Amino acid sequence: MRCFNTNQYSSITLHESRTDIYKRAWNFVGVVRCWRKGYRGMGMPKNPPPVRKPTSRQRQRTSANRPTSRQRQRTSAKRLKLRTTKRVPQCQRIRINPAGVNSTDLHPHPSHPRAGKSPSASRHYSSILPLTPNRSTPHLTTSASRSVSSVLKTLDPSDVSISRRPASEAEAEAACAPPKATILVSEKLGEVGLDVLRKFAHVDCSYSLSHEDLCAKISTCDALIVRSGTKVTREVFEAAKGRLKVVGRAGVGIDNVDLQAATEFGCLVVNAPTANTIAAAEHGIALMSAMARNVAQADASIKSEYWQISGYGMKHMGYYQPGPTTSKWQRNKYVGVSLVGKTLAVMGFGKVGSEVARRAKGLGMHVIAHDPYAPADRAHAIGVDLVSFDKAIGTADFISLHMPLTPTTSKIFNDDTFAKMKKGVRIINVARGGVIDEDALVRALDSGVVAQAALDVFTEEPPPKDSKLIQHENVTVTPHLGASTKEAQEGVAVEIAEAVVGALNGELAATAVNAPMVPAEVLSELAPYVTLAEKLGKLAIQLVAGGSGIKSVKVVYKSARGPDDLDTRLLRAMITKGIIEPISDTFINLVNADFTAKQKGLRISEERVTVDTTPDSPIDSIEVHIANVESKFAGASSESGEIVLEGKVKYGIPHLTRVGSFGVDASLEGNVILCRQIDQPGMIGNVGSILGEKNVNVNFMSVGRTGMRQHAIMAIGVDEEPDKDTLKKIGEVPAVEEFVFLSL
Ligand SMILES: NC(=O)c1ccc[n+]([C@@H]2O[C@H](COP(=O)([O-])OP(=O)(O)OC[C@H]3O[C@@H](n4cnc5c(N)ncnc54)[C@H](O)[C@@H]3O)[C@@H](O)[C@H]2O)c1
Ligand SMILES: O=C(O)[C@H](O)COP(=O)(O)O
Repeated sequence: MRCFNTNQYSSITLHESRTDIYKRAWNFVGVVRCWRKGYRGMGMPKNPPPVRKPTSRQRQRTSANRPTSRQRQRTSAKRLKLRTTKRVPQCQRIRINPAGVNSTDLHPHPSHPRAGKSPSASRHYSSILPLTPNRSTPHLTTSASRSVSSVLKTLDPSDVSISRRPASEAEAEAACAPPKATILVSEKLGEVGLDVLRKFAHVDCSYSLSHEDLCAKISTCDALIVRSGTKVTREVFEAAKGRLKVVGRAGVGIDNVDLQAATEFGCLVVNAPTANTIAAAEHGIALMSAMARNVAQADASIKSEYWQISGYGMKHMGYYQPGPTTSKWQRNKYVGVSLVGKTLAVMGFGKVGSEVARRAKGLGMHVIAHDPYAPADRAHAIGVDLVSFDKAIGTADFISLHMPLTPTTSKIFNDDTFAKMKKGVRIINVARGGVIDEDALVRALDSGVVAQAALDVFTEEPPPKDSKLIQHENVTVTPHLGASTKEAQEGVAVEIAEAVVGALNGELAATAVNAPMVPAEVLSELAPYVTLAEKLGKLAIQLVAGGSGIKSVKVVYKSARGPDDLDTRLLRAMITKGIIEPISDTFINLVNADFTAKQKGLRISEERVTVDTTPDSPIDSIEVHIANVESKFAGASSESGEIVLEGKVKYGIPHLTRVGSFGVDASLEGNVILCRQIDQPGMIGNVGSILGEKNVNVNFMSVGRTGMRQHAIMAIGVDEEPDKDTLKKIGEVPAVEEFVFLSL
């Protein structure tokens, strides 16, 4: 009748995530100069070189050479053909190995429920199970991954259309393979990361999509990877029509992603928070040094003179008018200030802030920091004092910004705060433009309160052409280059690719932004309880008459462990899922469970009871109590009138162990029939034979009673759903007082 599969819940394997930190190459001056060309800033050539207009003949020739739209089409078709031809060997490889992974990856583990199933069975299961894990990415290998896949949104085969029947064995194998996800990459991502993605999914790199194009495309994508340039708004989530499962931010700042909307739509957001830390810190130091020594301004000044000269003097044309080459050799104008001995205030002592602090200490600066959430001992460890906001900005010679853009930090540097700064302060911003009121900064620069600013980030990117801030001669700018080193971009690409692939496989990402991060070992341990929690929720809601009107649910966890040793967020999410999903069309996962419950006016409270059992297993039992509702099965109501169900995990299998006041023991592997009856001989045989006659397989049966020959509840686990007639016959057994069929 039953089989215990103790192997099913084996431990998880995680590859170590790649968080190697790279040193960065610095090409600062060239960038500053290049970007400044677009703005009429200080140091730009006043007399740009004359541009000779083409003659009408030349114009004719040029337009004659221009290909017609027909020609352009033909050329791109040709290019496409060329590309296709070049790819032939790759296509062949893909046919043999359709998932783009080792062929062994196509075969599920023998303990996997999909093992040995037909393609259709495989398709059926894959909506709740993860795709076959890809070996090149970190993954939870067994049940932990499987359980979590039902907590997160994973690939649904209905998202993938199968267009033709397999003709050969290879094609049949291809048809058995898990469906491939589609991942849209909307901004430049490092090749190494793309390689990781391509092994797992169809990757669509569309780097110049308008917002409208993005909205039009997104409903065909399972994941979206962005950097800071793509605005992932509510409109995008709406346009995704439920298909988008993960948004990966290839970087730290997630202020361009509408997290509230993502959460409401059950879409996981992950970021790559570590790989660009050093690059950003180095850029902060680069900007500070360059600003202090007027590197960018001096460079632009000298070059402007040379550009002017080259405009007049074209040596190759035979004439050259040498200009006053030394007039912009302005050694007195660009005298800078020293860093050594100066006070630097690091605003936001997180990953980047602390690396900036460490480097500034090395330059001989006195470093203070302000961060309401940073632990003082971490600051002390690198010789930094944590101080109040006012003290930091009031005493610093240099202020470097490293806090995220949030409603609290938006325009935190404004007229009022600039007024509190030391006159002649210098500001560096490699965090987010929005933390500064840019108009106020221009005023502070004009008045001399702020001597100089070095900015990598802006409220609007790119800033408007007439931006006074960009044009200000005391401002040094770069076009959001903090994370732009080869090394950081490689690291970020791998970090985000692994997180996105992992999430699509149903794993809980360590860098989840809008979902609780549950460590892998906790997850592995909780896996069978996750299943139990969802099943208890599902059973409980079916016992509520009319299936609605629930206002509150109490969950009681009995455990030998202390409250700090038991993370119940996953379990709560799964109970919520079990309760809400059967009565609404809302898809619930770990991301949106709490939000959806709140939105539906459902209060889920939790209680922990310490029991004297072995702390080896995290939980002894889970109880679900639903008060103030009518039960369609009176036997499920406790003396206090609440519907009460209790479950336990036995040998890795979830069991129903209490219904109302009756102790039972039914494995929750199939559906359940509950019968309340007068305790008397022959009941099990009676009901069993009714089910047997209709070929309904019983996988478990247990009876709990209040006392001998009194009332009893029979819990029967059945593999199939009995038809109406069969259920009616059970109800007609004379000693049966009531019964209910509960599907799982
Ligand atoms: N220019 C770039 O290319 C670039 C590159 C990397 C990071 N960044 C940006 O730099 C910022 C910091 O990145 P990180 O990786 O260090 O993040 P982080 O989360 O490690 O650090 C941010 C710190 O700011 C603190 N903070 C929050 N609110 C604050 C407030 N009101 N006042 C002071 N501190 C506050 C937090 O406690 C945290 O310690 C982010 O905005 C990120 O987007 C920019
Ligand atoms: O928040 C970040 O990680 C940085 O601002 C980098 O942004 P980018 O990926 O657009 O360079």
